[in-house]
Amino acid sequence: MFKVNCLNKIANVGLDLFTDNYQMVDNFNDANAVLVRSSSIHDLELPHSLDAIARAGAGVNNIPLDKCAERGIVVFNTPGANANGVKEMVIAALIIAARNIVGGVNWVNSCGADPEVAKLVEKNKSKFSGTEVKGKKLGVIGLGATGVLVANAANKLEMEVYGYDPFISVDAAWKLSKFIKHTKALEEIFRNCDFITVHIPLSDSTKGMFNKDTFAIMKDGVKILNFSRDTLVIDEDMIEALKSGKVHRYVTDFPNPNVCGVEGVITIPHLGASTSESEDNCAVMAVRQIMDYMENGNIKNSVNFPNCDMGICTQAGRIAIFHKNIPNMISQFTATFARENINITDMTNKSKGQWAYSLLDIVPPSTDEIVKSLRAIDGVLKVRVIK
Ligand SMILES: NC(=O)c1ccc[n+]([C@@H]2O[C@H](COP(=O)([O-])OP(=O)(O)OC[C@H]3O[C@@H](n4cnc5c(N)ncnc54)[C@H](O)[C@@H]3O)[C@@H](O)[C@H]2O)c1
Ligand SMILES: O=C(O)[C@H](O)COP(=O)(O)O
Repeated sequence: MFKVNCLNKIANVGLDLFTDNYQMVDNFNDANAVLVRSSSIHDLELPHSLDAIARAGAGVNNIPLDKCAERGIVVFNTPGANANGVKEMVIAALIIAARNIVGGVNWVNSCGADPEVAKLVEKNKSKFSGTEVKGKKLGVIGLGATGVLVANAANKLEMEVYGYDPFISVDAAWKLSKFIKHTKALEEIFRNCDFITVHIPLSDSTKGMFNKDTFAIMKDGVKILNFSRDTLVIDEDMIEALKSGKVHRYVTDFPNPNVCGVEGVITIPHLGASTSESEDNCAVMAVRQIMDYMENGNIKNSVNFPNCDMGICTQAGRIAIFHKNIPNMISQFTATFARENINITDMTNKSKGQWAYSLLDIVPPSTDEIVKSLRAIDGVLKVRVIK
């Protein structure tokens, strides 16, 4: 029986996939597997029982990835599962950055039930006029699951779209419309675009990408959309840029005390992925990945361990070994099984950065003694007996 804890509300269509072999538990400390959206796990003590964390969504900056890797805890996310939800929100954001819809609506609401409201509107509406997006230059930073959809959709709105992603995947490149202009330097986006939208993960290298130096080279009156993470932007610099007119509007999905209520900032309560479709997609993908890992040891869409797929185990035993990606590990594993006259019928070894994962089908199955010997090998992080 595997124990599963949800740190956020996860769509039922996903949770319903769990069979009788799974039990939902309220306590994080009892869990073998955890499902999470944006709740932070950084300050939680990771229980010894924990084998896997699935982020039902894209960003994993709320999860201590290295700490998990060192403990052999696999962290999954659900690439692309909420990208359409975000794309549609970004298109709305483009329009509300171009047209003063938010200002206009707030003003009309402030008029209350004034019997003269219709006349007032006609008299004052010129205060809320805007521009169209057609023909304007849009820079898309990050051409992954979301960025590609945004770029293609903006192209259909007849915007001139520039894309920047030095690490673009082959899959994403195939999906990108041929009309998107390939930009090789981020500076080109900053210098030339009327609208800039950012779709990259938050990391040490991307944090603070929008700062006083980058604002300085942007066009006056640029509109910036942030549906990625708040700390990609230095708030103080953004506020200065808004005051000076360098930035006309900043639409962000990440309200924080620095930017809420600031003139020119439109804050949305992190709604990019909050559609029933995206929530369902993420939940189903996260649960399927957890189940395949818990039952078979297969890893798909992990952000801290390599992908590995040996299908369903039909042999007497299957064992998973998490270890450092260093020489002479496999020979020690096989020697351990050979000493006990155990036959290896299938095996896979994969690595990702400094970490590696070996999955072995064996006949007969492992014993506690063998597991103890494997755990004692220098460089082994964790051993999981799957069967
Ligand atoms: N607002 C929301 O509700 C919401 C929803 C989904 C994702 N997000 C955020 O958006 C981010 C992107 O989501 P996604 O699904 O497109 O992820 P993704 O992994 O599919 O794409 C990210 C892309 O960014 C590129 N990239 C990385 N570093 C870069 C850099 N320095 N410059 C340019 N490109 C760079 C990668 O090569 C990749 O193609 C997530 O990490 C998450 O933080 C927010
Ligand atoms: O990274 C993501 O997938 C988004 O920021 C969505 O987060 P949420 O699942 O908490 O809405």
